Amino acid sequence: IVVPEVRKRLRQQRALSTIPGPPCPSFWTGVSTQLHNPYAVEYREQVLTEYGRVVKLPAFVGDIHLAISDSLALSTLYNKYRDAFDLPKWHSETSNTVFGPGLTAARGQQHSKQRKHLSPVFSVRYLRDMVTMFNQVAQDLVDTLHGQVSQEGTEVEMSEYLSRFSLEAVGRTALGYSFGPLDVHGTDYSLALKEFGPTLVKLHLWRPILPWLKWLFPLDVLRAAASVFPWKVVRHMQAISDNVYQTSREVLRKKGEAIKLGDAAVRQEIGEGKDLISILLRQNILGLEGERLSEDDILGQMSLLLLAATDTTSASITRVVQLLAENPKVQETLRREILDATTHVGRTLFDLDYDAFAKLPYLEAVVRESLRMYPVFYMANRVSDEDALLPLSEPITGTDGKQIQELFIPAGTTIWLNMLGSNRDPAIWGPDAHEWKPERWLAPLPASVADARTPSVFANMSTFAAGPRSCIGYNYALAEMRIAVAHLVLAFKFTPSDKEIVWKLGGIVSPSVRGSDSMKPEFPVVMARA
Ligand code: HEM
Repeated sequence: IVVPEVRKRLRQQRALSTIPGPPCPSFWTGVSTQLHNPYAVEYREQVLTEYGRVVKLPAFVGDIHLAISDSLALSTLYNKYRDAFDLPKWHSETSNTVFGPGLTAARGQQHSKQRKHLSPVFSVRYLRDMVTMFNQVAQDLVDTLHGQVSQEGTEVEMSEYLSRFSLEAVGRTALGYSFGPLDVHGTDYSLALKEFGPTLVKLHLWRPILPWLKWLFPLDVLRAAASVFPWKVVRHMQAISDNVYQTSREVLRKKGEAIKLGDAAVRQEIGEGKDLISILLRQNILGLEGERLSEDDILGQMSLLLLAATDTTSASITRVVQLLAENPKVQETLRREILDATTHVGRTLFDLDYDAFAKLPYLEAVVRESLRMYPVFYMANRVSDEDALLPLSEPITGTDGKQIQELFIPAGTTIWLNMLGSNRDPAIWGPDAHEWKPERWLAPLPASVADARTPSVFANMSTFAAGPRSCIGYNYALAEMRIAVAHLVLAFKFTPSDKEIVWKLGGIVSPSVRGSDSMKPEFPVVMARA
């Protein structure tokens, strides 16, 4: 069934062959090995920013992928072809097999239904109630680090602490669950979650066969086979999946009981009933029969939220700390702004609410500029099950010199949403688009930023994607980042360590020390008490 379809697609893709892109080193693998390996960050930065708004990326055996940052093409993809373009099936299948039916596993109508249920839970209205919890976890982080840091300066491996911070923050605010103190190794559950990203990377090349396996065998058989599979990585993934599932079930059971017992019991819980899952459960109880999420759906969301919320925010906070360490003047200006809003007026960070954090102009500028220059996802893939015609906001010149006004995308062609290209486009952000300059956010942005009409959920940037699968937790991520950075900068001075930090590609872009072959994040930095 498939072979004629693939043949048809490859034939139709010839119309895309003159689109500019990097040289193709091999007919068999295209640029796939260059683009998908832990050390591909530099290569990705080059290909996603240097070839224009549509980039041809040769893939396996003549297949063509396109990385697109053209705003009209993307808004057509998100709107007119809303139902056609989605995550590749193997992507959703992996999510479903490992963690159950969360948002990234759901497709079509089921995805829309889940988004409808979840979107209100992520509204700013509920986030306001979480600021105290974020403040508490950030203070725990500062207290934990204080014990390790001398007045003169000590090198600290920060990534471990920032991962634990993000996990604890999401544990308390999303699940109403604590993973325990930040200075200890963590529970089996937290360790299982942290192992997920690095383990998934090792399985990456095998993920596309999952839909076939699921078509051939029932899920129970596959899971049983995985637990005795002769490859340790598969057995490890199975164990992670079991661990996360069992713990999520236990947390959910306790929450359900507390809700049944009434308000007093809920207030005894860690999130005092203000965490995302408690809000979701209450909303579900009040919902109409037939529109409620099943227990499995909720369990799937819990695991997915933990995954989607921890590494992304801890890597983004790490990036801010690294940039502050490298830019002492920016760090000093930021510290002065936070002191002026707290210590200098007899207040502490616990006196600031959601809006007060968002309205510290320099803090906001630092956070926005770091997210613009260094999105944790450089690109995200979509595949359409029907042919599509995507018009371009400006024609591009093909390698044969001819102008291309629109793109015919044959069904089955992989499209990469090019977030990095859009965020660093000089025609949008100005000639200094490739520089990290928080000051750009303190003055009105160039008219070209609004004129570009970039599909975006936040600040005209593509970091949180756009369209039906945009990041549902972006306001949550921003609140957590602002609060964490404010606490850290108030308590510590950061300078770079003598170990060079390079960013590696796992599920997301994450920090590492040059020369290290570990896939776990590493971020040594010198810290002194401020
Ligand atoms: C700086 C931090 C974050 C960044 C840069 C980020 C970015 C993104 C991006 C680009 C996507 C789309 C991925 C794709 O289409 O393939 C996404 C999806 C998602 N994000 Fe985030 N994210 C962040 C933090 C969070 C947080 C804190 C949460 C939850 C509390 C969250 C929950 C989700 C979920 C559930 C999805 C899947 C949405 C769907 O499939 O409908 N993210 N995120």
